[in-house]
Amino acid sequence: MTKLSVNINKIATLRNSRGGDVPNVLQFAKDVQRFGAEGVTVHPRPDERHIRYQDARDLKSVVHTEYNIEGNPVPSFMDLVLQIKPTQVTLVPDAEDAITSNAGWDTIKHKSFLVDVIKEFHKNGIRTSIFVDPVLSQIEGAKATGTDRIELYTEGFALQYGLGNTGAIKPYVESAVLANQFDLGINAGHDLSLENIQFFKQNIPGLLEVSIGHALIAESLYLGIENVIQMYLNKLK
Ligand SMILES: CC(=O)[C@@H](O)[C@H](O)COP(=O)(O)O
Ligand SMILES: NCC(=O)COP(=O)(O)O
Repeated sequence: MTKLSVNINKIATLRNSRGGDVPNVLQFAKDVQRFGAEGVTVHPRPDERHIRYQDARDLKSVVHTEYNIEGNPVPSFMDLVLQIKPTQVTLVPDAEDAITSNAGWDTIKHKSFLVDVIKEFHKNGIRTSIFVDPVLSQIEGAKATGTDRIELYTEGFALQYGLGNTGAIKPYVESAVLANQFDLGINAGHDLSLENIQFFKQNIPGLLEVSIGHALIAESLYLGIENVIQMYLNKLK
């Protein structure tokens, strides 16, 4: 069973573009859960360009499924997560100026930092996951940090799969097999979509959770637009 956690960053991006409260991020989180999502993910960035730190705090009371907060464990992020105590924190090594996440951790180089940060989250009862590329040495390094789970960074797979290269799944399968041997839980995310999710799920043994945002929100627009146009036309009759 693989859980679907919906990343709602894009809803905050849309809201922030007008400065008001439409769409309402908390209502959206309530609704995705009502429609069956098994988790809600947010990735607050230091510039708060989409999800704001206050959104992350407010969401605590409405997320009754798995609450996953992703980000680089800089001091302000650590404080936020330790205050909220979500189900899971996913550590992502993103630079402040990155448009979106673009690499996994070097779990060997940053081992002692990750060990300390993970200990702190564990002391507070928060499950940890670390964002990694599908590279065997990095999976082994992840095991040595004490993390509960890894999140496989799937942009490379998604890009190649879209070009018809199904062989791009191979490093992900090998990484998952090793993670299973190490008893590391496996999550995955980034650019997963209706186009590629089934193939990914069918090939990755022990996939526990996927977090999906960008494509899922874009697909919701496309799949909902016909209905909304008809509703407007009816009102304009
Ligand atoms: C770690 C990951 O792949 C996602 O959290 C992704 O980075 C979403 O963040 P943005 O919405 O800022 O692109
Ligand atoms: N961890 C990945 C995530 O939350 C969503 O990534 P994306 O679907 O917006 O690329």
